[in-house]
Amino acid sequence: MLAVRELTKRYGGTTAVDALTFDVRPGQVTGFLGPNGAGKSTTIRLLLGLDRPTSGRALVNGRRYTDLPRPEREVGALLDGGAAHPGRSARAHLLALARATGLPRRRVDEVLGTVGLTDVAGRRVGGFSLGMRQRLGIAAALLGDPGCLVFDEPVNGLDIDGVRWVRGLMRDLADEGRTVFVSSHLMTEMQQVADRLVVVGGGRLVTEAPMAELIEAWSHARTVVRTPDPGILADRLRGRGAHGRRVDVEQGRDGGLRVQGAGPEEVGDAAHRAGVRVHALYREEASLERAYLELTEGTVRHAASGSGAPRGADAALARDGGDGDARRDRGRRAERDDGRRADPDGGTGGTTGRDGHGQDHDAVEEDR
Ligand SMILES: Nc1ncnc2c1ncn2[C@@H]1O[C@H](COP(=O)(O)OP(=O)(O)OP(=O)(O)O)[C@@H](O)[C@H]1O
Repeated sequence: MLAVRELTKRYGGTTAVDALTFDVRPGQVTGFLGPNGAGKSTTIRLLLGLDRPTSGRALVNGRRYTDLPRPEREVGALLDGGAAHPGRSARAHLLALARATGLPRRRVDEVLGTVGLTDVAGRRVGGFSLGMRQRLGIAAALLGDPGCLVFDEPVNGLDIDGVRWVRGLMRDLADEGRTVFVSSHLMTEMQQVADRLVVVGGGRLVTEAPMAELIEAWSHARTVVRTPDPGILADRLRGRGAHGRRVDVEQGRDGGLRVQGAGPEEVGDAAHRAGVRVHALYREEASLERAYLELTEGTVRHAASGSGAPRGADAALARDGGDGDARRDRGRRAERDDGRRADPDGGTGGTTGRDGHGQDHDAVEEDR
């Protein structure tokens, strides 16, 4: 079990993680979803004791990582599949890790078998493909047979076979009763594998719910109508659904109206009665992907060079009048979203050079 409580991490003027609270439970794959810069890697680093929180707690089985007597037996992590020394063989790499953490040698052959690297275990890691390195990273994470597993963007750069294999493995690990926490910025990927989602944006929690619930809540069709008189039509449509249904209308940034609760026929008839011209009218199927993009809109951290972060959120707030907690949060996040680290890769500074257990405790320092 992993737990994050009011977790906050600031790097100078940037709040990477902002009062985040959520649980990751055993027996499930929990997806950790958010756009680039949302704070996923920072949260994971805090969980693994690779960085210190500014405030709040990140707990593994109820304790801080640094307080765990045998952390490698409780949590394993894949943070950087390419972290093994290129001159070493896969087996030598895992043997070194096993020795360093006092794990039995037999675990090395077991995990090599689990990840399908037995036949190439004697080959130098330098000659490994990305997929093989990723498997090796996962083998390292599994070495201590931990109950919790954390995978940071595990399918990045993998071909379809590799992606399927990672998905299957995560499922198996969860079915064995382990806690599986996997980060991604791709909703489509999460939809394939996660039982539950924790969505973050701008360092804050956007939503946390079982996948089935999110699909149910977000997967409904809406009607799009383009007209030169959107205000008149919106007024006619709002709150006047057939059969007592509630109709919600919001205006997109492109000027078109998005109508929830009324189909194209109903909208077309309403336009006709109002004497409003219609330039386009169609049904748009909602998807979880689009819902995710809307929820996290405006939370993406932009380059510091004056690109100005909050355009998307401002537009979204303007069009929906600021109703809804997630959208209010989105606006607040956007207001705060005024800085980022100087590192041009915008990525996970200080996460390299570690093994699969995230043992390099002093690898990261803040405010550089
Ligand atoms: N060591 C650091 N020093 C300064 N700022 C940092 C550091 N690490 C992360 N940040 C900043 O904190 C914010 C969150 O970054 P983080 O890497 O946690 O996001 P992420 O969700 O993992 O995104 P990505 O998918 O791009 O890695 C970003 O604005 C990032 O630039």
